[in-house]
Amino acid sequence: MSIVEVPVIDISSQSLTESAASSLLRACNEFGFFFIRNHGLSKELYQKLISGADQLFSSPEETKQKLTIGASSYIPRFVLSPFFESFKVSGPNFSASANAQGFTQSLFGHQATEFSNCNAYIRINGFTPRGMNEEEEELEVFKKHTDLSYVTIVFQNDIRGLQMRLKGGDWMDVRPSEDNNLVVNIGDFMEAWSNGRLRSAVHRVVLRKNNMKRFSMAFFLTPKDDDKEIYAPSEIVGEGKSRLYRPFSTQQYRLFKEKNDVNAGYQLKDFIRT
Ligand SMILES: O=C(O)CCC(=O)C(=O)O
Ligand SMILES: [Fe+2]
Repeated sequence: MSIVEVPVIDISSQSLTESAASSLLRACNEFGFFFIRNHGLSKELYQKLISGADQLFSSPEETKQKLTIGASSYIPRFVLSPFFESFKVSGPNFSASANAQGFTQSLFGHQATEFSNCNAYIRINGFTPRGMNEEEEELEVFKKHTDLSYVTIVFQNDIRGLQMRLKGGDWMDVRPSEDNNLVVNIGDFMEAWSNGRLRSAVHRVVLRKNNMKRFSMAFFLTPKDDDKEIYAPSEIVGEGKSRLYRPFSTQQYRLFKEKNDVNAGYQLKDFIRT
């Protein structure tokens, strides 16, 4: 078996070379993760995002509770984990930049109009090892999960901690080779749409002893409407192959995830058993 590496894709050009597209497809199938470079975020903007996140999470609890950026909601520390807090920001108009048509076109040569008209939200994550037990070597601060998205683009500061679960079950660090690379991972809706050809990998965040503050911002590209039906097109399934997942609406799946507690790491394969 050939070894598949998590590729770094240069997205400055309009279209991918054939070999870049095929290594991307293999990586999305094997891992469900890849990196992008030349994405247009300047070093200055990177710094601004990091200091902005620092300022945001250092604000008094009361201020954070009251903050409404766009339509935002705040999850304070101790709800999901003592070391984790987050803001979910929806809008003002993320749908303008929510487009995955070029991505599926490059991978499958298939025009899927549904990807030209998506929605999106951002989650700003703050991780603090405050009060972390000194004995502990490694602490899972964001429990294993898959993302409720088509794809997710993740911006992180330079504190590592993201891990993905490999097909064999082992955890592997997702470590960009250059600090400014962004991480991209496949979400559950894309796994279903691609009939499992793209993998929505289970991932988590671990903090290691003496770690400094960690921030990340995840941009979740989602279907436009709640009643949008997710269904793998026959061109993608391929002749003689069967569909892995029955059609379902984004809302049905969201409710299933919420009901079963995102923290339990429930995935598509659990959903189709219901
Ligand atoms: O913090 C990270 O690197 C990843 C966060 C994540 O997985 C998420 O927000 O869904
Ligand atoms: Fe995630």
